[in-house]
Amino acid sequence: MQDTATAPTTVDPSEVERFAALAAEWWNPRGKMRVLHRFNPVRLAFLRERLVTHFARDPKAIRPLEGLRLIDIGCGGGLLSEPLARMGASVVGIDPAERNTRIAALHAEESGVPVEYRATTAEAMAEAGERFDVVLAMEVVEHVADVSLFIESAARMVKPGGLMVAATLNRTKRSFALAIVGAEYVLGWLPRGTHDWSKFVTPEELQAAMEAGGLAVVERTGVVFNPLGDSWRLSGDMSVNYMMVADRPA
Ligand SMILES: C[S@@+](CC[C@H](N)C(=O)[O-])C[C@H]1O[C@@H](n2cnc3c(N)ncnc32)[C@H](O)[C@@H]1O
Ligand SMILES: [Mg+2]
Repeated sequence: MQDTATAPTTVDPSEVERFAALAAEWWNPRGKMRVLHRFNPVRLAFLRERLVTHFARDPKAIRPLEGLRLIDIGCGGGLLSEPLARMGASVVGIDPAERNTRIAALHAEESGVPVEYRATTAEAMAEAGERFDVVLAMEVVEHVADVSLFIESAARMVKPGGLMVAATLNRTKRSFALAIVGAEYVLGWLPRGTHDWSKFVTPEELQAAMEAGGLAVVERTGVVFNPLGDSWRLSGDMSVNYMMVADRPA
């Protein structure tokens, strides 16, 4: 057994504290989490489409993800967990910030959507032998203390034949200009200090970590902001925001 005081962890306490302090803001579409709310249409459509295709589900079904066990790592207030549960998936949302999982659970209950929330980490879940058809790490990779351990733990939880999707920020000059200077200082979309550019992860690094975890990357796509329409869309440009899909061959 590992000594919990010295076991390696992906948790950066200052990051988790910062998100916990914002817990009341999760479901306010015009509040400090507004960027995540603006992301939601494009990433939910992407997830629905890729999951339906991968698991050969009926695209017209109301609950096409019925029977799939899904983990949303770093779920925050459950902005993704809830709609995915509505699509029929059996969702476990985890976050090391207990305030987040409490807010998330309250919101799910009020909405009448069954989601199981746990205040824990990917490494603890993986170590406990938890396995899922779908593993999500959306907008969390750039906040962890140890990317290799984080991705390795997430990958371990993917069942054979299962899928992992990650969304994060690339470490480029452009992401410094747009995601830090633009979003935090000029536009004020995000509270200052939300992101630490040095913790951003390049697609090559993310792909290598996924492959080290036994996964095969099947798709990479950029996500870009469209100022007309105040919305986001998929793009070949991965220089700032991007998503990566990988599977564990059956
Ligand atoms: C930007 S939010 C994203 C929330 C959600 N995934 C979404 O996209 O709506 C990042 C979340 O990751 C959580 N987090 C930070 N460090 C983590 C870690 N090491 N493992 C899992 N989650 C973590 C934070 O508490 C926060 O809720
Ligand atoms: Mg982020």
